Amino acid sequence: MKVLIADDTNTDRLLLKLHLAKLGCQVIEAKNGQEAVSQYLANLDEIDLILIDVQMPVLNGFEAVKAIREIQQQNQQEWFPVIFLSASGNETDVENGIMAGGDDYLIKPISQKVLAAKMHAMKRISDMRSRLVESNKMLESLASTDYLTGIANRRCFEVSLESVIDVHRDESSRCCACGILDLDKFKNINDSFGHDIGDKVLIDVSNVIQQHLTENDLFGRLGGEEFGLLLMSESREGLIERFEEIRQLIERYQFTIKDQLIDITTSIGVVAVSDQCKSRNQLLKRADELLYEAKTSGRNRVCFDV
Ligand SMILES: Nc1nc2c(ncn2[C@@H]2O[C@H](COP(=O)(O)OP(=O)(O)OP(=O)(O)O)[C@@H](O)[C@H]2O)c(=O)[nH]1
Repeated sequence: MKVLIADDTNTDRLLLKLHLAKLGCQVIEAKNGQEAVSQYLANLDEIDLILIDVQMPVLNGFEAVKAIREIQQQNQQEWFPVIFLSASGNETDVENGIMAGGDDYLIKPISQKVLAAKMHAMKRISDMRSRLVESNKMLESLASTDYLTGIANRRCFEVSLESVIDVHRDESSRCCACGILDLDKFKNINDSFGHDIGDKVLIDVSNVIQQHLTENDLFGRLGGEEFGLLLMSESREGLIERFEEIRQLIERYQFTIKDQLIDITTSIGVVAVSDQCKSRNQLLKRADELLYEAKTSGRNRVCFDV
């Protein structure tokens, strides 16, 4: 545990340092509030706890903690506990300390046992908070990822689509088109080989397509055997070429099931982002109509409106 101690009294600081060393802590020292802020800035993301005196020259403890909490918020840094250590402990001091961003307030002289117990309690809160932050990150990722293929799910694809077309509308000179890709006669694969093999094909198809895309493209599973794409190119011809390449990529890819090569093809409906078609819903609706056209006119083809 890395602890920043700020106290203008050398003996208090030394005593505290000895206690903390016995508890196995690594200590950084500051002789006043201003130094505490500087030490915090020099050790961003490394401090686990601050123990700080109230009455100090240059910047007092309350002012220093206020400044530190502001920096912490601005940089969206992990929370860490702050404990005030002061000779004066009237109700107003305690209240001011907590309002300044402190989490506890101990009256000097500090008992080693009480300090160790308080640090233990703060560590427990800090660990609990870290676990919560981790769980939230995991939930966020689960909420945006398709459970089977690991690519973006429908919700994530639609949100990203919206933000990309917003930026594109304002500042991009590049062409951009939204496509819906659907595997042809996929029910036959499930019926002939079973649902697990069907799942494997969906994973393989998404991997093959993903490897072909650039980091500026968007790709997500809209549901079932249907995928969404948003591709960029320098020209409209370039867009047609890129979607056609993806259709051919799947057509030529050798999908092997139980040592047997099977043919997989896709139908794709593609619409360019334009003044006439520029909202997420308009794009998906038009791409879906074009997909239907591709299916009814024989499958294994791309129908464009670019
Ligand atoms: N294995 C697997 N199958 C799925 C999944 N989601 C949907 N399906 C299957 O996908 C098939 C889609 O069938 P249809 O909508 O009739 O379409 P299709 O057979 O691909 O025919 P066309 O789209 O008209 O070419 C159904 O059999 C669904 O059960 C999934 O996550 N895994």
